[in-house]
Amino acid sequence: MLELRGITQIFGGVTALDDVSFTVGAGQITGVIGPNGAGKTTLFNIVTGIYSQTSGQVLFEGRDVSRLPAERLAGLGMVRTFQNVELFGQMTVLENVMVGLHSRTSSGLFACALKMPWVVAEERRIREEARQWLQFVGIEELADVQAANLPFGKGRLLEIARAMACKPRMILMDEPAAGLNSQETLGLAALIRRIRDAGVTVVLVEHDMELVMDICDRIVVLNLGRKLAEGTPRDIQDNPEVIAAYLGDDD
Ligand SMILES: Nc1ncnc2c1ncn2[C@@H]1O[C@H](COP(=O)(O)OP(=O)(O)OP(=O)(O)O)[C@@H](O)[C@H]1O
Repeated sequence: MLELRGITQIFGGVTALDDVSFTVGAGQITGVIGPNGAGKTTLFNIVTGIYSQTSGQVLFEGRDVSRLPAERLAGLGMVRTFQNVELFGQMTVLENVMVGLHSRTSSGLFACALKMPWVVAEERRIREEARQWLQFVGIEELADVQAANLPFGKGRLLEIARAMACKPRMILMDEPAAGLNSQETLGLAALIRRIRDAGVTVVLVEHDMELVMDICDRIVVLNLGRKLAEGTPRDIQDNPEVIAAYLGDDD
């Protein structure tokens, strides 16, 4: 589904990533982990079109997407969420999801301005679909709340609902558990499994080791810009090189 071939990223004199290659299988939850400074964020930003790598290729469903910007990737079925939740604060929770759906609708500007019957019907359909995504992530009762007033954990769920409304084939999550309490993290774990079970491939960069070991089908470990190991959670937990890398981390 996603293939990274020899990704190298050099910032000035710093080699943030050095010849990193791995593949992400369709329908799986893949976790990318590693000690501080391992290169996780850099890798994420390359895959999601924010950085352009120094060398190497990113293939999504067999197509080279190495230099495509984020909006083009969304059109191809790859979406992301951010560590610092990014919402439209002045809009309601429901409207935040509707924005994602509007970008996929067909009505022209004049038809919208004149409120033609098919536009009204489409608006109703979008509203209904947005509600279903709120239900999917478990915050439908907050539909009419202004997004700026949401507690942080609920905002993260809204961001996921909005990303899912784009009907992606792959969703990449940047530290989805950051800032969540243990109860919210448990809910997140269940939600990520539901996303996978709905047929969407999930890739996450995450510091919460318990969550990663619990939900991931496969894990890729980075250390000092290189791929140190990959395998099932069991393989990774038992890998002496991984243990040594984490013990050496003063996090
Ligand atoms: N824009 C940049 N300019 C220069 N150096 C950078 C830049 N971004 C990252 N680096 C360096 O690249 C290396 C990898 O950083 P990166 O943020 O990708 O690691 P990380 O695994 O996400 O770390 P953390 O877990 O602390 O978020 C670090 O040495 C970092 O200082």
